[in-house]
Amino acid sequence: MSDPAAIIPEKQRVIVGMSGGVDSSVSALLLLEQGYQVEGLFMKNWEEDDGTEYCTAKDDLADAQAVCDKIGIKLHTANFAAEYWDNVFEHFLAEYKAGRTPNPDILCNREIKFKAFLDYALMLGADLIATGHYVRRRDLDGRSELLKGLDPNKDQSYFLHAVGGEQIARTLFPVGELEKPQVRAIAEKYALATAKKKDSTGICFIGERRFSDFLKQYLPAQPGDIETIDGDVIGRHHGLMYHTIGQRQGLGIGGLKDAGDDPWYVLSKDLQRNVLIVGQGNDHPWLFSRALYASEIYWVNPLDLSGPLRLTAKVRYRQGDQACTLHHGPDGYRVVFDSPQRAVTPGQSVVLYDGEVCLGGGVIERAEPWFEGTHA
Ligand SMILES: Nc1ncnc2c1ncn2[C@@H]1O[C@H](COP(=O)(O)OP(=O)(O)OP(=O)(O)O)[C@@H](O)[C@H]1O
Repeated sequence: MSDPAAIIPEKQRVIVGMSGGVDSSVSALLLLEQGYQVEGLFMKNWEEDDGTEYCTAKDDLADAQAVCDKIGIKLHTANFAAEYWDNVFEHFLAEYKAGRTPNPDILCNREIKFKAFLDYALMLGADLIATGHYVRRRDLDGRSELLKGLDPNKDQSYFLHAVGGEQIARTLFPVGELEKPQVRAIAEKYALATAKKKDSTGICFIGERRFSDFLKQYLPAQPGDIETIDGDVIGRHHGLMYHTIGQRQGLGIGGLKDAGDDPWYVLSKDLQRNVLIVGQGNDHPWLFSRALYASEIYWVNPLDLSGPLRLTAKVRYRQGDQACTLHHGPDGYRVVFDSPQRAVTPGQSVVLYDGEVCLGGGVIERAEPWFEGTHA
């Protein structure tokens, strides 16, 4: 008599987001090897093809198609340009306009890859979706956790922190268990068209273009003064949106009398007066914060916030884990760091971790200076 448990369950149908890059190509291949019924989906999320080298959508689609043909899976295409514009790009522009420095890739993951794409894939009859992100999923006590990717150089959990556990539960991340060189080796072994393709950089779907020129098309530049912390006007800026706290290049300051040779850095932005405040030295005390306030926090799974939590945080992608305490009170979320943090930037995201588990995160509203004397 056959053991019912040994009957092979009906193959689960997975739709992989095929970007025309090596990570999603290898993801599709691995899922086929694991016995899933696999199909691909290429999304176009940016309408304008300005014929420049920045618009790679046509080439990317051709690469995705070549890989799907090679491994014998069907490729669907979808256009989410309207959703991208309404739910990602407009917010991104509004943040820039307000003088902040947003991260559109986080919103793109939440609104496009794990919403529009996921809904579309389910409508096509998929049981699950998959992406080539370097993160892992762990199912525990009836919920799905988001874990850092095993390759510490590639971990992308920072960008996925605003995706909910319910969406994570419906997603497979085949390359999250691997290191990038292993992924390339698999692509080469199977002679995939994308094996040697460069990793994508630049903003998701908008590509790698000269950012200030790109922004200029959408937002009028508002020139203003550059001041020192003592209020001396020492130059002009072309628009606060082109500058990021902690940034050195492009200030056009130099040769000032009695100023010495130390390079100048952006210390803060006075949005009300449209003034850029600068100071000399990479370690200028104004650049350091002991704590920050965050808004719009998204938790991957609900968290018990009744007391302070000892966690780690990153205030930018590629930053090491910083020990901190999370407090939740009437003023919102406050993250207090054990050691001073450089260039904590409003508009960027703070992402919180408990070991390898990415808990979620939010947008940095403001930073508390380190030098205020409130610390020990
Ligand atoms: N145009 C697209 N269509 C479908 N899925 C996409 C598209 N762009 C990105 N994705 C999905 O999101 C994942 C992460 O995208 P990201 O832009 O970070 O690329 P990446 O890490 O360089 O991966 P890849 O090598 O697959 O391009 C991709 O692996 C893919 O699954």
